[in-house]
Amino acid sequence: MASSSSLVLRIIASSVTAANRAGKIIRDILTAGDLGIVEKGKNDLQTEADRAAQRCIVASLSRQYPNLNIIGEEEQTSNVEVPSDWVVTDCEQSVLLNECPPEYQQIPEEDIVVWVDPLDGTSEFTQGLLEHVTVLIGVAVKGKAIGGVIHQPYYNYKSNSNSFGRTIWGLIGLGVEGLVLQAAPLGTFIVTTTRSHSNTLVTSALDALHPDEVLRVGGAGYKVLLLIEGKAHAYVFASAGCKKWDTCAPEAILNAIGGKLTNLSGVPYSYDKDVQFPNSGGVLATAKGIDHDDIISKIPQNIKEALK
Ligand SMILES: Nc1ncnc2c1ncn2[C@@H]1O[C@H](COP(=O)(O)O)[C@@H](O)[C@H]1OP(=O)(O)O
Ligand SMILES: [Mg+2]
Ligand SMILES: [Mg+2]
Ligand SMILES: [Mg+2]
Repeated sequence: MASSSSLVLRIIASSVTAANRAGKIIRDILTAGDLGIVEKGKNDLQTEADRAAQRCIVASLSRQYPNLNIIGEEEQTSNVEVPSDWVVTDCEQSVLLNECPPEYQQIPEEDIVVWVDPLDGTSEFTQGLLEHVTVLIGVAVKGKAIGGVIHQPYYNYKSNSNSFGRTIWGLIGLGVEGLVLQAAPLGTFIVTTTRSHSNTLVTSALDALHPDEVLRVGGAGYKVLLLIEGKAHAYVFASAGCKKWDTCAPEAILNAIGGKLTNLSGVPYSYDKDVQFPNSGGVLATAKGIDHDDIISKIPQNIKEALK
């Protein structure tokens, strides 16, 4: 089989196209002005943009890969018709120009699970903090996050240029495309964490690490981008609030450039189709070159216990 036609690479290529389409749907809904906000739970909102973006992504991927396991954040009623112009079935050709790493060349469809967060950073989206919003599509093989797409529909939107938004994709063994990798500054320790889901446990984990600076921003996707672009050294979230669709794509992309994401005890998450959705052990993600285990050792035991 030619490497360019490996299923994993084609799914990533299709996910880039679908994420871009979803980003356009998100922008159009915000421009139209009716967000249709629903409260799913405490401090947990859903908008028409979340719902529409998910329908676009799931319909687009399942049209191309009818037997693929796709798990999305939002509940979806299958009998509602998806507008035909939301269904995109072409692959991003620049992805297919790459050689698929040998270990992923022969993966059958049933071993793959795709985790979809159609809009990460919903709280920030409703408050106009648009740079924090991402569309996340993660690809897991046998429970491991191996590839993914982070699309940022409002990247650079404050600049006067007409071309804003960007799409980052990556695959372990191949690397990451769509941004410039940068190391965070030496001699200081910058941590990024939640701005909308904080509590005493979240704060005490941060306190224990004595960071020089804390960047409180929205979304798991956006925080991992801060790590990759050298704005922060670690992402620390001592809460069970993140779910598998929040971390699958960011973890894979971070991993592809030598970073790491685990729970706060250092245990990796499984992305099998049968797993529990919550990342109940919290999230620690570290940039390339940062001593992940050293940070784990500084998280107090009572916080680790509370998150088990
Ligand atoms: N308590 C929570 N309830 C629901 N979603 C949460 C919670 N905590 C985190 N999340 C999800 O994880 C993302 C990262 O968390 P935070 O922004 O607080 O750092 C959030 O944007 C949200 O994803 P989403 O916006 O897709 O619902
Ligand atoms: Mg949500
Ligand atoms: Mg999310
Ligand atoms: Mg979401």
